[in-house]
Amino acid sequence: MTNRVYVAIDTPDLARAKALATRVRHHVGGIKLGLEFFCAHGQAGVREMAALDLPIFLDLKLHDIPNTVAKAVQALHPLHPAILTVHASGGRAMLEDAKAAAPIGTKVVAVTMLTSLDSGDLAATGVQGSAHDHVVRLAGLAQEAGIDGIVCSGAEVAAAKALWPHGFFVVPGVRPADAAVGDQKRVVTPRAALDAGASILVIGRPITEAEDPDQAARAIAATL
Ligand SMILES: O=c1ccn([C@@H]2O[C@H](COP(=O)(O)O)[C@@H](O)[C@H]2O)c(=O)[nH]1
Repeated sequence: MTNRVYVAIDTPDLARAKALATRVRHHVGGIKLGLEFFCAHGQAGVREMAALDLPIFLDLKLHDIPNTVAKAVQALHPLHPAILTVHASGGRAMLEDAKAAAPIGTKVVAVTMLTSLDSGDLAATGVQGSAHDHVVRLAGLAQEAGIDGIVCSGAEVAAAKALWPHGFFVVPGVRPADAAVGDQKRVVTPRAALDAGASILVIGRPITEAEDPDQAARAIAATL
C-alpha cells in the first residue's frame, strides 16, 4: 500500500523546505505546502518542491465569495496540485464553483473545523454544539456540493465516513503517542486516524522538528 502520510513543510525558508523534503521523501507519500510557504515563495516555490517528484497538497484554505475563489483556483491550474483546500464555511456555491474551476485530477477538499479548535472556540464564534456535530453538518454540505472530501480531525472521521462512504478524508492534528501537541486541540495518533477511516494523514512538526526527521518519518510509517 502507498504511504498515506503527507508531511507538512511549514517554513518560509525555501532551502530548509527542500532539505527537509529531500531527507524524508522515501518515508512519506506526499508533500503538503501551506500558507507560510506559499506566501513566501508562490507558484515558483511550489514548482521547485514538485521537482522532488512527490504529490503536492496545496493547503491554501481558500475562503471568499464564489467568483473570487473560482478565479483563484483557475490561477493555480499550472501547478496541478494533487489536493487543494477550501473552507467549508464558504458555503455551497463557493464549494461548487471551486470544484468546477479545479483541474481534472485535483481533489478539492473542504476544511470543516480546524483541528486547533474545540467546542469552546466554536461557542465563541456563535456556533453552539459539539465539534462532532459541526463537522458532520459541514461534511454533508461538502458532499452535496460535489467536492471530493473534507479535512477533519481523527475524532470525527468515522462519523463523516459513515455519512459519506466514498469521500476523501484528510486528517491533520496527528500526533504519535509521545509527541508534543503544540497548538492542536483535537489530536489522535497516526494509527487511530487510519483505523477510523482517514484517507491520508497530515503530519508536520512531529517529523520536521524532530532531531532526525528521516528517522521520525520512518518510525511513524512503521506504526501504520
Ligand atoms: O484543521 C486543520 C487543517 C490544516 N492543518 C494543517 O496541517 C498541518 C499540521 O501541522 P502539525 O505540525 O502536524 O501540527 C499544518 O500545516 C496546518 O496548517 C491543521 O493542522 N488542521
